[in-house]
Amino acid sequence: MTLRLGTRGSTLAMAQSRTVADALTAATGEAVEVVEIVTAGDRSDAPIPQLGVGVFVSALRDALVAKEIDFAVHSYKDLPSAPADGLTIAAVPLREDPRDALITRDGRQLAELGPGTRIGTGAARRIAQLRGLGRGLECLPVRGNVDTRLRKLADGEYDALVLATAGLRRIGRADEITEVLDPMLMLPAPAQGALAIECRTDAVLAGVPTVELLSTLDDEHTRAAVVAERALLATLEAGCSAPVAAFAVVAEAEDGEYEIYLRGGVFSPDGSVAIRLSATGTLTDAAAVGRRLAADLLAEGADIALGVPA
Ligand SMILES: NCc1[nH]cc(CCC(=O)O)c1CC(=O)O
Repeated sequence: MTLRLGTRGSTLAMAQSRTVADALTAATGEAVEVVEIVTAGDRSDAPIPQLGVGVFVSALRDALVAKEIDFAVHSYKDLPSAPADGLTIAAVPLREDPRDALITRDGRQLAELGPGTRIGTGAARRIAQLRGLGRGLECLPVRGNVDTRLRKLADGEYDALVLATAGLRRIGRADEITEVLDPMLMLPAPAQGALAIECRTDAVLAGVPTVELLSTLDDEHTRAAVVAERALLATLEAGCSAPVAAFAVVAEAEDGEYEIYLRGGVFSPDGSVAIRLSATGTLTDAAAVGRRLAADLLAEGADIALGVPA
C-alpha cells in the first residue's frame, strides 16, 4: 500500500515532507507518495495578514476531507489555533531549532546594526521586537518562500533578514545564518520549528487506524512544548490581537521528572510595550500552563499593548 502525503510545493515544504515520508517508511515499512497541493498562500503575493490565517492550510485540509491524500504535513506555526472538524494532529515529530535567525549581507551581528538598516520581515511579532530594541532599524515587508527571500537579500533589496532557523536548516542553508537570536532577545512564534501531521480522525489504512500509523512519528516532549505554546496563543487570541510569541523547553527537573518551562511575550506593534512572563508545569499540564501564562500576560496588560498605534 502507498500512503499519500499532502504538502505545499515550496522548497521548505518539500524538504520537510520528504524527511517525514522517509521516517514513516522506516517506521512502518509502507511506501509514501508525496502529493503537491497548491494553496492560496502560494498563488498570491499579497501580504499574509491580508490573506488571513490559514492561507497555507485550507487547501491541504480540503484535500484531506476529499480523501485525495491520507495525511498532510504542515509547518505547525502556520496552523490556525482553531482545530478542524473531523481532522486530528496525529503526530508532532521531534522539533527543529525553534529560534529565529538573523542573516545580514555584510556579516554584522544584530548589536552592530545601526539606524536605517533595512530588515526584510513582515511578521508583526518580529517587527515589534526589532523596533523595541530602539536601534532605529527599518522593517520592510517581504513575501515569498525562504529561498525567494534569500535571493532578495543577495540582490540588495534588504540589508538583513530575520527567518526561522528551522526553515534554513531544513533547506540546507543554515551556513548562511549570521546569528541565531537568543529567545530572551527575540522570542519565537508559538510552534516555530515544529511540524504537524494531520489526518482524518476516523481514517483506516490497511486495517490500521491512520492516527495509530502516524503516531510512530510523535515526539512526546515536542508535543508538550507545542501544546503549551499554542494554548497560550489560543487564549490570548480571545482577549487581545497584539503580536504573540511563545517558547517552551522541556527539561528534567531536580526530582528527575520532566517539566515544561514556558516563556511568553505580547508586544505593541510599535515595540514600545513588551510584556514577557514565564511559567512552569508538568508535561500532562501543558495546555493549562499555556492558559495560565496567557491569563498572567492579560493581567499585566497584554490587551493594552494592542491599543498602542503602529
Ligand atoms: N510563515 C512561513 C513559515 N512557516 C514556517 C517557517 C519556518 C519553519 C518552521 O518554523 O517550522 C516559515 C518561514 C519563516 O518564518 O522563516
